[in-house]
Amino acid sequence: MSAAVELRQVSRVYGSGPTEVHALREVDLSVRSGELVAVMGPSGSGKSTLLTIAGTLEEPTTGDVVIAGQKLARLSRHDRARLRRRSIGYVFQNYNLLAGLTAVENVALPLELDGVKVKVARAAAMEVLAKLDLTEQATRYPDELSGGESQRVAIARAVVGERRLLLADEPTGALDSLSGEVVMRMLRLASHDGVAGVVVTHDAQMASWADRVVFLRDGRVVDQTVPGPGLDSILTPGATA
Ligand SMILES: Nc1ncnc2c1ncn2[C@@H]1O[C@H](COP(=O)(O)OP(=O)(O)OP(=O)(O)O)[C@@H](O)[C@H]1O
Repeated sequence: MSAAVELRQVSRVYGSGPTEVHALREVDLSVRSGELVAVMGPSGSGKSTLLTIAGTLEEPTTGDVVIAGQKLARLSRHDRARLRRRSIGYVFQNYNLLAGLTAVENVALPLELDGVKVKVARAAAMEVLAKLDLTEQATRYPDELSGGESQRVAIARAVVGERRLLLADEPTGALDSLSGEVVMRMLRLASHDGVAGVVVTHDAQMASWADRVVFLRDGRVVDQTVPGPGLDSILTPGATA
């Protein structure tokens, strides 16, 4: 079976001349369906860049991104947009919930944009919100939600529908450890349904939910490990920002 997402020798350079930054250098990374991978590394090591490139939101300077066996560079803009809308769920640091829509409307939006009937989309959204213990908050607007609730609504929006790949940038950063655990459990559950997940985190406790932890430094993958009791010892001082 092909990987859900594969980066082949991916490099990303920002700027040019004296301001040139090599955010990623020849990164190879393959994530299978049902696998949850945590990405760790110091600030500026390229974690967010890796996530946006894996999510097709940005293009590599060199190298290839392959999603479900398809080389991204070979797809038309239209096919790429459809793939992004249908198959990839994103959870960003700032949640990106639309202020004018209620929680359930935010969660249903990706399905509605994809042509799913409003009633069906809302029912699917309610189901995911219930899983995240957010039934009562469904009709609230983002400014009526706590930080943790907003985060979970963002997770719900990312997992609703037939997503094959979930990408989360520090999803637990703003949360207390208990809500962080709820979020990681949700990502874990999605992976049991065959969804591939990539999570950027600074937190070894959260990374311990993953099948594999990938360490970045200066844009390179410098280590990969299976999380376990030894994870803390790998996180040398300065390895987390
Ligand atoms: N749009 C951009 N233009 C110029 N440089 C950028 C851009 N995006 C990222 N960079 C640079 O690329 C490098 C990697 O950034 P990236 O955000 O991927 O790191 P990170 O590991 O996610 O950091 P953090 O943990 O602080 O969020 C950094 O040096 C950053 O300044």
